[in-house]
Amino acid sequence: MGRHRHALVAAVRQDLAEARGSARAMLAAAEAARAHAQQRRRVVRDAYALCLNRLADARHAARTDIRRRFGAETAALVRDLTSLAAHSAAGAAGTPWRVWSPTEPRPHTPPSLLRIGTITIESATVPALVPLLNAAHVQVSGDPHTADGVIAGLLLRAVGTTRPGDLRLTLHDHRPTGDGGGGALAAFAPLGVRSAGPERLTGALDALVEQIRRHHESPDPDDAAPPWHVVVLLADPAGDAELTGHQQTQLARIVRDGTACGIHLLVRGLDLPADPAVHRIALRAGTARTEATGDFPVRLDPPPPSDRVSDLCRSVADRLRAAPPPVRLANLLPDRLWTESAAHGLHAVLGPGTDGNPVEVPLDDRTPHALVGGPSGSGRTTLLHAWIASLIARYGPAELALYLLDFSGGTSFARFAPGARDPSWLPHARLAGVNIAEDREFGLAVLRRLGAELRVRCQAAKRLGAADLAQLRAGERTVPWPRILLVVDDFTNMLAGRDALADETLTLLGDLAHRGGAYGVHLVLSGADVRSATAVRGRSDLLDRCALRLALPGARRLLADGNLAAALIPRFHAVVNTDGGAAGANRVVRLPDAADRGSWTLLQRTVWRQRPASGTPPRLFDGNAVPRLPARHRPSGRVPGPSAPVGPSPGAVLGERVDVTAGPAEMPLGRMPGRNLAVLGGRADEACDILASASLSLAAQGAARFSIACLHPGAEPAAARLAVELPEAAWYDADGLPELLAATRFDGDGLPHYVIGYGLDAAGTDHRDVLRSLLTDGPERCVHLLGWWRSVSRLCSTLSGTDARFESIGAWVALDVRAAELGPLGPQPDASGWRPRRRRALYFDRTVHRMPEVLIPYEVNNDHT
Ligand SMILES: Nc1ncnc2c1ncn2[C@@H]1O[C@H](COP(=O)(O)OP(=O)(O)OP(=O)(O)O)[C@@H](O)[C@H]1O
Repeated sequence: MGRHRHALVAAVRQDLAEARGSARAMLAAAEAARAHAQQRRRVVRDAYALCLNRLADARHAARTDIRRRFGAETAALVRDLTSLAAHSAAGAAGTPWRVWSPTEPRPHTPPSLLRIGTITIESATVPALVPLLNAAHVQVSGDPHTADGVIAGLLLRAVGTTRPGDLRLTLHDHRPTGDGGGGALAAFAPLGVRSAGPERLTGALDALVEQIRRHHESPDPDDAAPPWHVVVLLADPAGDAELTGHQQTQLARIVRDGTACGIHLLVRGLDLPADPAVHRIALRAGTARTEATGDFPVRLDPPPPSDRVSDLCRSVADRLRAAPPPVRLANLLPDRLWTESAAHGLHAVLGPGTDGNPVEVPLDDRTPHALVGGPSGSGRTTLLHAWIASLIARYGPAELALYLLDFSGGTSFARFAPGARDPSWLPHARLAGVNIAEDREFGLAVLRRLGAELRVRCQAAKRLGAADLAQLRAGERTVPWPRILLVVDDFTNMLAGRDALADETLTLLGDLAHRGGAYGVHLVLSGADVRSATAVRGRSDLLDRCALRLALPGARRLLADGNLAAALIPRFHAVVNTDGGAAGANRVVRLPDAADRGSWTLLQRTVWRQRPASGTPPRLFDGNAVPRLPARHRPSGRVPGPSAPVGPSPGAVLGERVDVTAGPAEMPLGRMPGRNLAVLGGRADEACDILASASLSLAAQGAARFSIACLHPGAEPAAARLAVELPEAAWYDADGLPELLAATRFDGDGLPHYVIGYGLDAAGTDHRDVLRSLLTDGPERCVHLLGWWRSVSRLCSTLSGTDARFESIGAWVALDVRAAELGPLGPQPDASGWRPRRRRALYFDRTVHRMPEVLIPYEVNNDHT
């Protein structure tokens, strides 16, 4: 029992010892795990702390960089804004009031933006600017007292940056008891018209709408020019300024169209209709929001100091009173039109002199011709218009005939001919040439015409024993013999070049200058430098005969050496000298703005309404216009049958002649050797037009056969179109040429057969003899080849092998072919001054011409497809 108990105790002890052992082992393992976990926690914590530190560093660096970049960009932006503001609102438009004074506007500079206060960008201050003149209407809303200050500031800056008289001011206070803006705006009274009360607003708005209507009727080509009309409209901010429907309509019109006519509204207390031209300023507690400054609030400038306003307004009003009123064209014109006789000369008034008396410019036996000089922009066009205006008002169309050539690239003479917008024309004008700087041939044609007229007058004078125009008119009263005035602007361009054309032009001008004056042919030559060497080339006698000199400011070498008057006169003045420029004979004249479309149109319409029933509109030659093939040269109506009569010698119309009267250049196509035409050059559209106008005009003249041979794929559309428009045409390609030759062998019945060839240089060597055969033998059987070769050398290749070479080409038209290349074809055309250019061609027909002539290829179909 005892032993059993001991064994049991020992076993329990054993179990307990084992249990204790494993508990210890588990504890040790748990403690090891805990130590490991703690270790990991420490590592993670350290890593986290490190990460946080790094992130903080990175954030700090990024923030510093952003701040630095933001600072730099803001500074650059502020710098740009400041310099832009200084440029856009220079001088009185932008300086703060404490240093403010008026500034003279710079010529040809658009009006400035105007400062109303400042905006702050990152502690930098930039002027806040708003547009007005030439740009916007301004509506100010908010506290009326502050608004009047803003308006007064804008007005003072606008007046202070324009010339006296350039800005008209109207102030209308809509309130029944309006004080016209009271203190802030009252000081502007000397500069404008003031009105008050709702009942007067209708009249004021109607007057503005009428001003806009007149402007649209005769728009000023230079819309950006002064004068401006600023209209201040003040109403009660409470908004009880009820406008009538009519007033609202008129206001909307002014808002829409006013700025383009120089009319600008400055409004307080009224809501202007939505329009891109309206610029709104909203005031709130000393600051403002504007469309120009966006989210940046504007810190408004104080109202302008009242002494500055009154000083400036008084001085502008004084200057306006002291300055002579602007010269008006109407003041120069006689009360009654066409009362003068031109028997003894043409006398015009250009404007008032320095003494206020009219300055007369005579064209007569003593001063038969005139030179007008002045640099570009000095007012040559205006002076010529003033002169012409004065003449056409004094002398009727039977006394004066005008020929006007503008080689300057301008188009102002075009208004003398009827136009799409204005059907009136100048009854005195016989001819006007514009955009002719490249068309010296037209100038030459006019001189030839006047030379012929002068010969007729000289012969009549000889017959009658008349020594001058007065005696000629007295001796032969049945002929009107008007005085002829040839005006050439930029005449040096007409004489440009050293070639036969310039030589003949100079000779004819010299002849007109020499003998024209006595028999009523007068020259007015105008230019920037009338003595430029190439122009007169040793013919100083031409200029010497121009005893009347008109020098605009800055004119060079027009007056005698030592006569410096042209350098001293102000803008819009001219020196009139009737003694060849001698220093003692100067008179200074103030010129009206006669080229202004409004005043000119009024005068032109008046003389036009009084035109004689027999009068015809002047010929207008516009070098930029492309004439269309006239309808009479296209087949229309019934197509003549083969039995219809054939004209004795049909003529192919090739283009319009560059001549005094518009007319076609025609190539006669009779039954004679060589009656073929070669069109030469690479300009496919013009070559196709020439072939088309030739073919269509031939078809319009009578029965004929037509064959079209198209060897150039690029010309196929044009050739196909021609085939459709011709009464009947056979079509051949390159391979069909032998067949074409065979078909022409049956001709001989007298019916002409025209073979129209496109790109004939593409004919293969084995087909060239077909073309040669057609060219050589065709004309005598009434078969004529009208063909296009892309160059002279390619034509030579086609012809090589014939003995006659170019004998079979009786006429040619050259497009972009230089004169030197044409040597083998004609009589030294390089001497004629030919310069290849678009829509001009040189035409030579052996049976007609001594020298080639320039023509303008007609446009036959306007899309060249
Ligand atoms: N007497 C004047 N009064 C008011 N404005 C004038 C007067 N003369 C010229 N001007 C203005 O001056 C500008 C230039 O005038 P104009 O076109 O006559 O000069 P131009 O010498 O013919 O110039 P360009 O050779 O460049 O054509 C025009 O805008 C015109 O309206």
